[in-house]
Amino acid sequence: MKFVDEAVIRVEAGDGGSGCVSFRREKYVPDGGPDGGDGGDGGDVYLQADESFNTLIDFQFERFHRAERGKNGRGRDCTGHGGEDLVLKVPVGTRAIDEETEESLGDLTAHGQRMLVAKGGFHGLGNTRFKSSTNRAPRQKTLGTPGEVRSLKLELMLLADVGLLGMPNAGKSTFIRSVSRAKPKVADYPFTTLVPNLGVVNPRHGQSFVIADIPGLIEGAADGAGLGVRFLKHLERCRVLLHLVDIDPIDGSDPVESARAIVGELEKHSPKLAGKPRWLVINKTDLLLEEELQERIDHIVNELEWKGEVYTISAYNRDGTEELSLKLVDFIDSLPEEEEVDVEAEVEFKWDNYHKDSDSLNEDYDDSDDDDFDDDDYDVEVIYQR
Ligand SMILES: Nc1nc2c(ncn2[C@@H]2O[C@H](COP(=O)(O)OP(=O)(O)OP(=O)(O)O)[C@@H](O)[C@H]2O)c(=O)[nH]1
Ligand SMILES: [Mg+2]
Repeated sequence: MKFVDEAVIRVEAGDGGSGCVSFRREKYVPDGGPDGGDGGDGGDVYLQADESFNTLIDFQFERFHRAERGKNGRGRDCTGHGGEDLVLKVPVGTRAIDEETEESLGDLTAHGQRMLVAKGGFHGLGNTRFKSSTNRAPRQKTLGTPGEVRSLKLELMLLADVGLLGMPNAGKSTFIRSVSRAKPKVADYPFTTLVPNLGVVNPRHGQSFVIADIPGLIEGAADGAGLGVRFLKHLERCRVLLHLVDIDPIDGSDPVESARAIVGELEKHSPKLAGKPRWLVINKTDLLLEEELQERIDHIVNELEWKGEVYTISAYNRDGTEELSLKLVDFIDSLPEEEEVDVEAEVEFKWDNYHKDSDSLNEDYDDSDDDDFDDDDYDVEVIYQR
C-alpha cells in the first residue's frame, strides 16, 4: 500500500462582514436615529481527526480551502450572519505545521479532536455603535478584519505499533509480506522500498497490530546518505522496533558491522527512537546449514553484546515468523496504554491575542467632534441620506 503522508494546503478563514451605516426612516418619524447593524464574524477553519480516513491523498488534489465570509450588517439593526466554519477531516495522527514559520501547530492524536488553524476575521461595527450625546447621527462604521490565511504542511505520522529497521536488502519487505497482507515490492537490490508501507498483522483472533516497513538505512544516513533518515519519523510512535539483520549478505559485508551502523545512525538521529524497545531479528536462516547457523548467530549476538530479545527467522520461507508475530502481539498488549488524550479538549490556538488588533481599531474612532457629515466618506456605505 502506497502511503501518501505529506500534503501542503492553503487555508483561508472568512473575512469579517462590515458594519453598516443606515438611519431609521419611517413615516411620521423624522430624523430617525442610526440603525446600521454590525457585520458577522468570518468563518474559522478547523482540522478534525477522523478515523475513517487514513491517508492525506485527498489533500494532494484539493489544495485550497476557504471558510465563508461574514455577511455585512444591514439597516434596521440587522446584524450580518457569521460565516460558516470549515472543518477539514484528516486522519488520526496528522500533524499540522505552518509552512512559512515551520512552527508545529499541533498533532491530532484521537478521533474527534479539533484544531483551529485559521481564525475568521472580526466583524465590523455598524453606525448604531457610534451614537453619542453629541453625535446623534453618526456616519462611521468599521470594516470587518480579514480572515487569516495560512499555508499548512500536513504530515501523517503512521501509527504503527512495530517498526522495521535494517540495511537495504535485509528482508524487511519480505517480512511484512509474510506476516501481513501488505505486498510491497521485494527485489535483490538495495533501496527497493522507496516509500513506507504499512501492514496489519493478525496472529490471533481479535488481536492485531500494525507494522511499518520503511526504506533501508545505511551508514551516514543521519547525514543524508542513501535515502537519509527522513522515514524514521514514521517510527516515532511505534511501541517496539525490529532490527532485521541479514545473516549472510550477498555482497559479503559483515552483518555485525552493518548492525552497528544502524544502531549508530539511530542514536545520532533520535535518542527517543534509540531508547525504544528493540529486538534483534536475524533473517535468512535458510541460507546456511544448521551447524553453521548456530555458530553465526552466537557470533553476531556476542559481537554486538546484545542483551535483549533475539529471534531467528527466514522471512522468505516463513520460518519463525508466526512465532515472532505472536510474541509481538503479546508484548504490545502487555504494555500500559498510551497516555490518554483528552478528546474533548481542543488543541490550543497559538494566536489567541489575535483580536487585540481589531479592538484597537475601534478605539481610533473618536466621534465626539465629528458632526461634519461631509467628512471622509470613502469607506462609508450610505444607505440613507438626509
Ligand atoms: N534466502 C532468503 N532470501 C531472502 C529472505 N528474506 C528476503 N530475502 C531476499 O532478500 C532480498 C531483499 O529483500 P527485501 O525484502 O526487498 O529487502 P528490504 O530490506 O525490504 O530492502 P530495501 O527495501 O531495499 O531496504 C530479496 O531478493 C529477497 O528475496 C530470506 O528469508 N531468505
Ligand atoms: Mg524493502
